Amino acid sequence: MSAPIVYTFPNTQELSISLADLVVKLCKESIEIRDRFTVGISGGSLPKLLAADLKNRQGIEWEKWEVFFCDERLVPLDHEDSNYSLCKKEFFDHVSIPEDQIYTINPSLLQEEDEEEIVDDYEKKLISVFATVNSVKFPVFDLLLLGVGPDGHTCSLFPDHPLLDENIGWVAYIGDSPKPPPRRITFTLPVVNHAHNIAFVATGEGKQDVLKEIIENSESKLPSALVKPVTGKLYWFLDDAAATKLTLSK
Ligand SMILES: O=C(O)[C@H](O)[C@@H](O)[C@H](O)[C@H](O)COP(=O)(O)O
Repeated sequence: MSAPIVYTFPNTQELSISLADLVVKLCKESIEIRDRFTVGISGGSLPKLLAADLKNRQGIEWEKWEVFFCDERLVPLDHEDSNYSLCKKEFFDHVSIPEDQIYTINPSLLQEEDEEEIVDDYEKKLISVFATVNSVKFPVFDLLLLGVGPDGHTCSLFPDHPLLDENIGWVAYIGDSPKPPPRRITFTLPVVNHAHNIAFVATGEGKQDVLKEIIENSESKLPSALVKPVTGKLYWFLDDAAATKLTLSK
């Protein structure tokens, strides 16, 4: 993998502008090459930071976007814990991505409490977008947008969890997430690492120590440190408060 590209900004407004610049650039490039833009999105503060400037940009071919969730909580789509619901409020409601190109978990499967069916259903949605022409080992997203927890988790991949060793499946169920709610699905690490571009977004002083470990300790086994794109590019979008302890930023 090439060296990560670390950007730091004095405030979240400037971070959002620069993040929007990157998304616009990658969107244009991907549409030129593949006639679509495949994006994986996360929850937390990311949807708001992503949308802040991007939603006002002109000329984006939203109809070419195909959007998946890097992880999702197993709750109804209108539940306050749903990543879809959060992304809808912060982002989708303000842009014109076709609804059938935003791939959610199947809410009708939630009642049966059959996690494997929910995982299978989401993998089939990935297959429908990524494996229509040739069979592929892993989907290759144009861009994955990831957050980092103060414990170093990303997606719903948590420190020391056996799911970190999953190297075949595309989507996995986790029933014991240390961060509530406990029942979720998540992209696996190989799916993350096959993306063309990965952008982590992390802000606030609560991330200082974990970012130092993830970005500067090459031996770190924290989930976010295991994000090492096979051939793609890795970007970090940080505010100064989060980046204070990095030697890179001095
Ligand atoms: O599923 C979750 O529990 C959250 O979505 C979580 O994974 C979040 O993305 C990170 O904790 C970063 O969150 P912040 O960017 O809000 O700190």
